[in-house]
Amino acid sequence: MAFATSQVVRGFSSSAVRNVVIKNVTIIGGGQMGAGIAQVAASTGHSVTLVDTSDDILKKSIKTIEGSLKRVVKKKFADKPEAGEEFIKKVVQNVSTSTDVESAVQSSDLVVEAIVENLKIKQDLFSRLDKLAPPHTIFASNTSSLSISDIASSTSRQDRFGGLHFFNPVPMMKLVEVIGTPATSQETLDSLLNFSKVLRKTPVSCKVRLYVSDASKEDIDIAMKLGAGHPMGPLELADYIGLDIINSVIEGETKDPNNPLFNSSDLLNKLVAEGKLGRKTGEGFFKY
Ligand SMILES: CCCCCCCCCCCCC[C@H](O)CC(=O)SCCNC(=O)CCNC(=O)[C@H](O)C(C)(C)COP(=O)(O)OP(=O)(O)OC[C@H]1O[C@@H](n2cnc3c(N)ncnc32)[C@H](O)[C@@H]1OP(=O)(O)O
Ligand SMILES: NC(=O)c1ccc[n+]([C@@H]2O[C@H](COP(=O)([O-])OP(=O)(O)OC[C@H]3O[C@@H](n4cnc5c(N)ncnc54)[C@H](O)[C@@H]3O)[C@@H](O)[C@H]2O)c1
Repeated sequence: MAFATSQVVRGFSSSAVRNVVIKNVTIIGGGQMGAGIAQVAASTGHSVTLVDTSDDILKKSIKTIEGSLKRVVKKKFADKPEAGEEFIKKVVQNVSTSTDVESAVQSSDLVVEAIVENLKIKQDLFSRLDKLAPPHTIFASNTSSLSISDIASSTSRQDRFGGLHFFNPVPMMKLVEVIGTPATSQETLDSLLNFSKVLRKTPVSCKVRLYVSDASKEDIDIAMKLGAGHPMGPLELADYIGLDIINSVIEGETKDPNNPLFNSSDLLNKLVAEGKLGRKTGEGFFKY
């Protein structure tokens, strides 16, 4: 079966920005998230090297991947079990494992880190890899909570550093948050967004701090629908409830006046003043 492979090409996307498309992916940390990321990258034709600290852990990682793939093929190849077995074999063949992180990054186009949620350990790892990985290699962290800028600060490639925040369980969750810092180049962001799409995920791009002005209203709603399983995103829901009602709740009496949740919103006040109350007036955050 020919996978939809992505070749390492240096071409020009429509935005006339060089866009490195990724083929060789090194994933560091073969736990819950790293094994899932390895699975979806290998399932979409990438050559994956999965790194952890011991062979025993890596054997467990491969078993986790095989178990998950069995659940996937039970649906995807329901009436073609042999094709399902073949699919699993090909995907697992795309994953090699290693405990030698230094050799594992020698030919990487992308390194995704999914190790312990500890800033110093992540910084030390990336500082080591920065000296070993090829100049074009993009670094990304799957961190849940740490600042990408802080992690990237231990390297000399902050323009080629971003966040790729997958959601658990990776084979099932469509959302990937692609995070850029002020130093992340557009080429890197484009490459990470494209990589996420090749993985058949729905990427949303976020800045280092998520403000309404920096993340589109569509991306905020996609993130909450796909990342937290909400049936409606928060802005679509606000339109559904009515922005005048929402504003009354925020501006009204509260027992907790210092709670930032009740801070007045200039945008909300503006929309209400313009009579854009959401579904009931045909326009709010979105048009209906
Ligand atoms: C304790 C309070 C703390 C408060 C403070 C919090 C502070 C913030 C902490 C942040 C922590 C990190 C957050 C992280 O950075 C971001 C995240 O990842 S958040 C988590 C996002 N994920 C979710 O919200 C998951 C929600 N759950 C689901 O979507 C579903 O339950 C499920 C996991 C998809 C499972 O599906 P279900 O229908 O529920 O049940 P099943 O298990 O039977 O699965 C059905 C079916 O789906 C397929 N499938 C399920 N899992 C997998 C898998 N891993 N691989 C492949 N296929 C899978 C499969 O076909 C199943 O059918 P079956 O095989 O069982 O026949
Ligand atoms: N668990 C989640 O739901 C979730 C979701 C999104 C993002 N994340 C983030 O992903 C990262 C990993 O989380 P997880 O849940 O997969 O953790 P995990 O504990 O399941 O896996 C971490 C793996 O990293 C390995 N490891 C630790 N230090 C290492 C090193 N120096 N070199 C190589 N391997 C090393 C560990 O042996 C372990 O196998 C964290 O940053 C976490 O915040 C977690």
